[in-house]
Amino acid sequence: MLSFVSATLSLSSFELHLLTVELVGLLIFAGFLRFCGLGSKIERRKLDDPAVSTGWASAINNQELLFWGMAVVLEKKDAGDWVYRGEGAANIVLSYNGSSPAFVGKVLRIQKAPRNGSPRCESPRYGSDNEDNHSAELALTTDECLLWKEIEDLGSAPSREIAEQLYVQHIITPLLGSEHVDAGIRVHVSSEFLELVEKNVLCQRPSWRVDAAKVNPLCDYALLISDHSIFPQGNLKGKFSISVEIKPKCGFLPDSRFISEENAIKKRITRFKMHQSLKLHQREISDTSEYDPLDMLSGSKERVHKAITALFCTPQNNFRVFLNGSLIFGGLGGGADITSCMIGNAFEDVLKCVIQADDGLRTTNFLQLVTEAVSRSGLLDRLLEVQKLDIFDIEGAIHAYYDVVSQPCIACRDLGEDKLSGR
Ligand SMILES: O=P(O)(O)O[C@@H]1[C@@H](OP(=O)(O)O)[C@H](OP(=O)(O)O)[C@H](O)[C@H](OP(=O)(O)O)[C@H]1OP(=O)(O)O
Ligand SMILES: Nc1ncnc2c1ncn2[C@@H]1O[C@H](COP(=O)(O)OP(=O)(O)OP(=O)(O)O)[C@@H](O)[C@H]1O
Repeated sequence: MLSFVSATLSLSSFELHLLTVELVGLLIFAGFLRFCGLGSKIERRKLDDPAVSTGWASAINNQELLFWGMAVVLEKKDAGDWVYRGEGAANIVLSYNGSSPAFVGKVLRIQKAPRNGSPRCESPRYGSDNEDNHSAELALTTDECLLWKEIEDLGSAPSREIAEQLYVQHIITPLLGSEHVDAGIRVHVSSEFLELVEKNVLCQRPSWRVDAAKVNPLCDYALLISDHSIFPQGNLKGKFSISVEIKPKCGFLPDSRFISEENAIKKRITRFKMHQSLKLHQREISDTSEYDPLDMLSGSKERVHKAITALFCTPQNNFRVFLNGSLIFGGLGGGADITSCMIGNAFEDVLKCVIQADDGLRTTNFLQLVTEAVSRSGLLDRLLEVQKLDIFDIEGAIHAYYDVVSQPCIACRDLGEDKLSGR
C-alpha cells in the first residue's frame, strides 16, 4: 500500500520536486472500503472515438476517467504509448508517451499478481487465474467490510482496486493532507492492452521482478496518477525538473505492550536495519545500508542530511533521482547497490546542467538541497505522526481484530498474559 506525497520547493537556481514517500508502518489492518456503483454499469468509450479526443477536461470525475458519463477504456492499440517507468512489489508503473490530453503528464499504475509458487501467491489481495472465482476473490472479505462499514461508501466496494483507491481518498488523504496525496483516478483497461503492455516492458523489468510477479490479468482497471517526476505544467523553457524519490521506511521504534519478550529486539533496532541483515544473508544485497529511517524522520536537519547522504551511498530501492522524467540515479524497477566512483562521477556530470558549482561540489550541493527541501516541507514530520498511529504493532493487530469482530481474543487465551511483555 502506498501513496504519493509530493512537495515542491523553490530554491535559488531551480525547483526541486520531492516525490514518493511511502507510508511504511502505517497499516495495521489490511482492510479497505467500498464505493457505490460506477464501473460495470457505465458504457465504455474507446480512446480513438472522435468525441473522446477533444474536450477532456469535462471527462474526468473524481474517481474514474469518464467522457460524458461513459468510461474510457484503454485498448490493445493504445499500449504502444505507455513506457516502463518502474515497479514495486505490487504494481508496474508506466509513463505516457502519446498525445492524448487526458494522459499527458500522467502515469498508469497497473496491479501485478504473484506467480504461482512465489511467497505472495497466497495473499487474498490478488485474484487467482480461475475466472470463476474472479468476483469473489477480488471483493473485500467479510471482516474487511465489517472493519470499514462506518466509513462513507466504503464497506461495500465491488473490488479491491476500488477499495484501495477509496482507502487512499478517505483515510490517507485526510491524514496527510490533500496537497500531499494523489489517489489517482481509475481507467478501464482491456485484457489485450494489459497483455501487450506486459510484453513491451518485459526486457526492462529486473529479472527477479519478472520471476516474482506478472501483470494481473484479472484487473480491468488501472490507476491514472499525475507523473510526479515532472512538473504539472511540463518542463518550462530553460528550466529543469529534478525529482527525488524517497522511500523512508518506518521512522520510529515500536513500543507496543503487545510485543512479546522474544521479539523485544524490535523495540531497540529498526525494522529496516534488521531487514538489511536478512537481505544480506539472503544475498539480495551485497552490503548493508548505513541509512537509518530514525534519522530521516527525526525532524533534525543534520540527521536528515546524514540520512540522505547514506541513501546516496547505498540507494537500494529507497532513493532515485529523475531529470525531466528520466531516471538518472538509482535502480530502475528495483534496487541499486553501493554507489561506485564511476556512478558518482556520472551523476556529478549530469548535474552540470542544473547546478552551477565546481567539479566535485555539485553532488554535495544537491544533497544539501534535498535536505533543505525535506526539512522545510515538514512532510516527514507529518508522515511520522501518521506512522505512529500504529500503537499496537503487528503483534497487537490480532487483539484489535477480535475487538472489531466482537469475539473473545484467541491470541490472549493461547498466550496467557504473562508472555506479553509489559502487560
Ligand atoms: O515489509 P517491508 O518493510 O520489507 O516492506 C516491503 C517492501 O520491501 P523493502 O524492505 O522496502 O524492500 C517492498 O518493496 P520492494 O518490492 O522490495 O521494492 C514493498 O514495498 C512491500 O509493500 P507491498 O506489500 O507491496 O505493499 C513492503 O511490504 P509492507 O511493509 O508494505 O508489507
Ligand atoms: N505518480 C508517479 N509519478 C512518477 N513515478 C511514479 C509514480 N508512481 C510510481 N512511480 C514510479 O514507479 C515505481 C513503482 O511504483 P509504486 O511504488 O507505486 O509500486 P508498488 O508496487 O505499489 O510499490 P511497493 O513495492 O511498495 O508495493 C516507483 O518506485 C516510482 O519510481
